Amino acid sequence: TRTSRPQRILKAVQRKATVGDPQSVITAIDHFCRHREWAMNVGDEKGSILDSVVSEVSPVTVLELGTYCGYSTVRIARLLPPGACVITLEFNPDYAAIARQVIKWSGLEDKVQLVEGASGDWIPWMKEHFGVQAFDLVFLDHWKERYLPDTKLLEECGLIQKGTVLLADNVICPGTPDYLEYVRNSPRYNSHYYRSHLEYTKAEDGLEKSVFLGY
Ligand SMILES: O=C(NCCO)c1cc(-c2ccc(F)cc2)cc(O)c1O
Ligand SMILES: [Mg+2]
Repeated sequence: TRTSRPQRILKAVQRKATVGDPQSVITAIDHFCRHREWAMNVGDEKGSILDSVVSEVSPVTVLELGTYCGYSTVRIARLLPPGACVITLEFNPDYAAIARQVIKWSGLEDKVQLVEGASGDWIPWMKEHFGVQAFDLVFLDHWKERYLPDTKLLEECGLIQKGTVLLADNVICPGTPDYLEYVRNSPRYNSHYYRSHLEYTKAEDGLEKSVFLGY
C-alpha cells in the first residue's frame, strides 16, 4: 500500500479531529483503529486506566518510552497542569514524524518533548540534557524486551526515586515476562496489575503499575 499505517492514522486525525482539541484527536484515532484498521495505540479501554493513574499521580515530569503515533502522549499531556511536561522517546523516525503532527494537531506541543533515538542511548543523558531530577511517572510502551534493561538503567541513573510510578503497557500481550517478574518480586517496588484487553480486541492484556519504594 502506498501510505503507511501511521500516515493513514494521521489522515484520520486531520479529517475527523478539531485542531487544538485533544479529546477529538483521541476519539478520531480510536474510531479509525476500531472500525477501519487495528493499530498498536494503548487504546480507549487501557487508555482510561492510564488517565486514572496520571490523574492520581499528577506528575510534573513524565517519561514515555515508545511514542508510536502520539496517541498516549496526547492522552497524558492533556491531563498535565501548566508547567508539567512529558518527554517521549521514539526509535522509529517514521513514527516520530507522524507523532509530531498528531501532537501538534492536538495543540499540546508546549507540554511535549519528542526525542528521536534509542532509549538506552538517551536515558543516561536525561539529567544533563533536560535538567530532569527524577521522573514522577514513566509509561513503558516501547520494545517489550527493553522494559527491564531500561528500568534498571533508569534506576542506575537516579531517574527513579522514592514515589516514582512505573506504568507498563502490554504486560500480557505481547508480554513482558522478565519485567513483570522483576517488579513483582523486588522488595523495592509495590506492584498492581490492572486487567484489561489488548487495544480494540477481546484478547486479555493489562497494565502493571509499580511504585518505587526507595532504597
Ligand atoms: O510493539 C509494540 N510497541 C512498541 C512499538 O515500537 C506493541 C505491540 C502490540 C501488539 C502487536 C501485535 C500483536 F499481535 C499484539 C500486540 C501492542 C502494543 O500495545 C504495543 O505497544
Ligand atoms: Mg502498547
